[in-house]
Amino acid sequence: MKKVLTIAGSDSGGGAGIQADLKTFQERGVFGTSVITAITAQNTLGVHGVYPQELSAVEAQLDAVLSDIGTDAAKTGMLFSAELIQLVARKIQEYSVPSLVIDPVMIAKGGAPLLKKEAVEALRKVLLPLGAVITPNVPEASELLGGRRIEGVKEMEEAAKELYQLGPKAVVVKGGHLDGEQSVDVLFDGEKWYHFASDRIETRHTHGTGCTFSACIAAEMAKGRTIPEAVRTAKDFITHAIQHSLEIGKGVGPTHHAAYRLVGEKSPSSPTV
Ligand SMILES: Nc1ncnc2c1ncn2[C@@H]1O[C@H](COP(=O)(O)OP(=O)(O)O)[C@@H](O)[C@H]1O
Ligand SMILES: Cc1ncc(COP(=O)(O)OP(=O)(O)O)c(N)n1
Repeated sequence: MKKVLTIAGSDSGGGAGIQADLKTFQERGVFGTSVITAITAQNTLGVHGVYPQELSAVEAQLDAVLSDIGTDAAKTGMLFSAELIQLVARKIQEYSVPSLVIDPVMIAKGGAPLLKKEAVEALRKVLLPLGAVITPNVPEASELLGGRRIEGVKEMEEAAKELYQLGPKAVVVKGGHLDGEQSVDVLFDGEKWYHFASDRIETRHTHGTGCTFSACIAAEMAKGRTIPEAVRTAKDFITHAIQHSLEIGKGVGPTHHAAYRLVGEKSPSSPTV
């Protein structure tokens, strides 16, 4: 069985972070392992506390997983500080971790910061060059490019091309935060752009979309899929999960990680333009 590691924060509410990643790995038929960088006290109403883990605790988890079990792919999520980013980057190189998907998590949908402002530079310079794929949403892509305005697909394409210059093998700029009838994600692999589009789903229950999407890409890459194939599957997977999102709690509910399996691979189409 293929193995996939998530290096991310814990979401006590179960919709995002480590919990979303492990549920996604299970659904995609890979064996999930985890390194917890921070604990959040979080529910559907927001983030109520952030507790970054000691560097030594994160290093010990990385060594435990990678020296024994190994991994066929990995993803990073919430990394919180420059120190944690540097440590994770060092270990990824030390163990030659393959197929690294980097979700440059910065701010939760409710507005809580999940990455210190001063850590953005470390993310840009130290970690992003190690990525097989990076998956910023529009606000994250904008921040990584110094506050660039991104309001449509053309600007997403330009942003993806510029982020590619930072060193990853491919960039997906996700369109969930934009308006429009369709939610379009743009992939640039250094040669061409691919568009993955779905009808925009009218729901406020979208907690954990980005985590689930990037975890699915990592799982598919572990199984040997190409980057465009992996992104296409992730787009279908997250579309089903949002379509069947769960009204759990009093606020923004999570997506339904089992929806793709339960409903099947039919319905939402993701045309590649
Ligand atoms: N309302 C929606 N309808 C359909 N797809 C969506 C919707 N919101 C987000 N997505 C999709 O979910 C994935 C995650 O995107 P996004 O929400 O922008 O990421 P993040 O959670 O990092 O902010 C992307 O594939 C995006 O197109
Ligand atoms: C612990 C943790 N990690 C990441 C996030 C952000 O997840 P995301 O998929 O971007 O979903 P939203 O928070 O934006 O709904 C998180 N909230 N917690």
